[in-house]
Amino acid sequence: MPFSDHYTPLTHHSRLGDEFYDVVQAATFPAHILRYRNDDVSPRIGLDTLTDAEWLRHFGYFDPLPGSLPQPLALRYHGHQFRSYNPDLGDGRGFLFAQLEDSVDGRVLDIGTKGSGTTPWSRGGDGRLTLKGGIREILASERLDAAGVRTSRTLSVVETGESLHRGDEPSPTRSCVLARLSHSHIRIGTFQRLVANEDRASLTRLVEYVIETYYPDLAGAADPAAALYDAATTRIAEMTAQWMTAGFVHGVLNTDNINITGESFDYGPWRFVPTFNPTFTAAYFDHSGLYAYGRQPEAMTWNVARLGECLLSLSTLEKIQSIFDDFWERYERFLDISVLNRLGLKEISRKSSTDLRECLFSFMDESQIGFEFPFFDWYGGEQSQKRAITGPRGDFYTQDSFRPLHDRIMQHEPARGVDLSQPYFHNGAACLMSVETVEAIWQPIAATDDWCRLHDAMRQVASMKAALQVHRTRDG
Ligand SMILES: Nc1ncnc2c1ncn2[C@@H]1O[C@H](COP(=O)(O)OP(=O)(O)OP(=O)(O)O)[C@@H](O)[C@H]1O
Repeated sequence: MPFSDHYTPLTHHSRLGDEFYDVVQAATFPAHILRYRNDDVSPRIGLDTLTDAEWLRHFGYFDPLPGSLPQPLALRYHGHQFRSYNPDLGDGRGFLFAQLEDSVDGRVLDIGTKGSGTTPWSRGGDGRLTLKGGIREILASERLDAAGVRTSRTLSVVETGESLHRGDEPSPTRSCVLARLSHSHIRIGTFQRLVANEDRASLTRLVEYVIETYYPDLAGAADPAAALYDAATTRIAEMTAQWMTAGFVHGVLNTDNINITGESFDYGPWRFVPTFNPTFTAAYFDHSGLYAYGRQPEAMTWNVARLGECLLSLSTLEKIQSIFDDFWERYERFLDISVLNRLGLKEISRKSSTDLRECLFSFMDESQIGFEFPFFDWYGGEQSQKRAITGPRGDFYTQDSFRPLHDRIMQHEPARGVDLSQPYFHNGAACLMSVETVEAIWQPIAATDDWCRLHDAMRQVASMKAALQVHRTRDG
């Protein structure tokens, strides 16, 4: 038995019914070279005891995981892409491969793929993922997870020996297949498809399935659709706030990229902002800046409105409207909390938290200091003052524009557990994800198959995470 005691296969998907998916097969690849297995997360689902050869059987050749899905399922969905409705979406280069129980919290985790071959939803695409795309997924998901952002995790990347042609990068380029671990692969677009098809029975089924599988605390709610909308919008508001304080720009906030569990996923043209810049745009094809850093909260409000429309027929306009109307306030509340967390400060009152957040962002905007630095330099507030002012960025902190923020920081006590001998961000990790870094990781791999920099980056991410966990544990 290659699996550990923590291996608990599940088949919740079967409750959905075949209206929701198409049974598919993985492509046959010319090579299977294991490039990344995530043994930070694999123990939680009992896969850490697999040998590399066994791992490849499941995540390169896609032999089913025993007791879980017997065959891969390409999930059907629609979605708004850059605000235009597209009824021809669906898993075009991936599928739901398995469902397992998370041994840490008992929640259901889906394993989905990317680059595993064509499906009925490929629309002429090759069903493949570039190796560089796989590396970008690893970097974004693991870095965000280390920073405490709720995100999918990259479980595996296997290089598959094909030459791919892509218009947006030097071609031919190498191929891979990726496995992703996520709480649900149900998107806002999954709901939109059922509404577009006027399939009320399936919509009702979907709400039940999502509650049973991913939101069990909502079981027995008098109005399941409103309860789900309430819970999902709260999580989406929190995730959006976490992106903003992490300086993360997702790049493609279409409704098919928004998970009903409010978990960040699909890391294509993402970037981290170098400095506070609301107009910073990640995707080269986002010509109007619709999904620019500063417009992400607005984009998510728009997406949450689309989800609300989908649920209207199962609830009442009054309930759905009032939850929607609360979205912005929830988002701003999470933003305040997220800023306090990143600065290692205790809350005094809601008003002072909002003042602090506003002062911080206007200082960052005016000074154009590196995005991570104020969080790093002022972690723990007053305790850090001497170090910040005499440190390499001291000049920023003697400017007049810093005074209002300084005063607000000084009003706050450090949060419980803050320990300056362990600043939770060291500069290396903080600056890890510039575009230059991604290229610095990819170029030696492309040229000489030198993977050292990816391993170094993963070590930095792990140390950032370990330091953060020290604080989280101390904070209780
Ligand atoms: N190379 C490809 N071949 C076939 N379909 C593709 C390809 N690239 C993207 N698609 C499809 O185009 C749509 C939008 O792609 P997008 O990049 O948002 O999703 P993805 O990254 O493939 O998957 P996910 O959203 O699960 O991360 C999806 O339906 C996706 O399956």
